[in-house]
Amino acid sequence: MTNVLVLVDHVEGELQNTTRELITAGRIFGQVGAVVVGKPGTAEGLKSELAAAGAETIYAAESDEADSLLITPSVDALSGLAAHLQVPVLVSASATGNEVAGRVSARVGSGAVYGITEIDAERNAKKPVFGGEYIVDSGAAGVAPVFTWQAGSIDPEPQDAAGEIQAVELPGAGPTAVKITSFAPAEAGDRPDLAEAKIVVSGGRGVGGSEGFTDVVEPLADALGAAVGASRAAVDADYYPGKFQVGQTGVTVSPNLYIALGISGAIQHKAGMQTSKTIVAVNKDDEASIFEIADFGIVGDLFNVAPQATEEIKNR
Ligand SMILES: Cc1cc2nc3c(=O)[nH]c(=O)nc-3n(C[C@H](O)[C@H](O)[C@H](O)COP(=O)(O)OP(=O)(O)OC[C@H]3O[C@@H](n4cnc5c(N)ncnc54)[C@H](O)[C@@H]3O)c2cc1C
Repeated sequence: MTNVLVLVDHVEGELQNTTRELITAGRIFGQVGAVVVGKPGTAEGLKSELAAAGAETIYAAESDEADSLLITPSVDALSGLAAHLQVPVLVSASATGNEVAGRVSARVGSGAVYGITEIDAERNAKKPVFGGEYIVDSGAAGVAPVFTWQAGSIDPEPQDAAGEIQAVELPGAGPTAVKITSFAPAEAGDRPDLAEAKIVVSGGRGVGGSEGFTDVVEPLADALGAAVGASRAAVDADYYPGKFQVGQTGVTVSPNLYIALGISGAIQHKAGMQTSKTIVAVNKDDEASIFEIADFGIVGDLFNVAPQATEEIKNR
C-alpha cells in the first residue's frame, strides 16, 4: 500500500540527496512510493539506496526515450499513479519539480502548494514567503494534492523499507512532444552543487570584482568544502556567472551555514537564503540589513576578515 508518492531526483541514475529528504518528509503519511523515471534499469540501479532511504515501493516508469522528453514522462507517470492511488504527491521545489507539480495537479484536478518546508499528516503545509519574513499555513484540495519541497528543510532519516519494484507503463511520445536531441554536460568543477550544499559562501558587490571572488571568496569556500554563491549585483557586474546567483530570481539555498561577504541583504537576496540554519555576515556597514538576519555579524572589511578566516580554518 502506498500513502504518498515521491518523485525521485536522479542524474543519469545517481540519486540526489533531495530524494532522501522527500522520503523522510513523506513518511508522515505512511508508506512511501518512490517514482523513478528514466531509461530501463534505472530503478534497479537505485533500488538499494531508495529502500535504505525508506521507500516501500519503487514505481519504475522506464522507457528508452524517458531521458530525452523533458518532463513529460514524469508528468505522465506521476499523474497516472496519483489519480489511481489518490494520495498526496511530493516533488522537489526546483524549476523542473515546480513545473511537474503544476502539470500533475492540473491533470488530476487537485491543488498544488509550492516551496513548502513542513507538512503534517492532515496535508497542512508551511511555506516561507516574502523572503522568509512570514510563514504561511497552506492546504491543497483534491484527492491527490501536490506539494513541492524546498531542499534543505529536513535532515534525511534513513529507515529500511522493502523497496519493491513495480513497473509502470509510460505512454509513447505524442507527435507534439519536445525531444532533446543532444546533451552537453555543464562543467561541474570540484565544488558541491549550490542548491544542495551544506555550506555556501556568497559574495556581493562589496567583493569588488571577479578577482575578489577568485582571491577571497573561492579560497574560503574551498577551505570549508563549500559551494560559492553570488548576489545579483555581483552577477550583473560580471564578477561571477549567473548560475551562481542566490535569491528570488536565482537559486534558493538552505544550507547549514551561509556566509555572506559584502552583501547588503536586500529582500530579494534574503528570499533565497533566509532559511539557512546559521548565517554569518561580513560587511563594513554596521547598518547593512543582512545583520538583521545574521546569527554572527562581523563589521569589517571582507578583504581583511575572510582571508584570516580561511587561514585559520586551513590550520585546523
Ligand atoms: C525583481 C528583482 C529581483 C531580484 N532578484 C535578486 C536575487 O535573486 N538575488 C539578489 O542577490 N538580488 C536580487 N535583486 C537585487 C537586489 O535588490 C539588490 O540590488 C542586490 O541583492 C544587491 O546586491 P549586493 O548586496 O551584492 O550589493 P549592494 O546592495 O551594493 O551591497 C554591497 C554591500 O557590500 C558592502 N561592502 C562594500 N565593500 C565592502 C568590504 N570591503 N568589506 C565588507 N563589506 C563591504 C557594502 O557595505 C554593502 O552593504 C533583485 C531585484 C529585483 C528588483
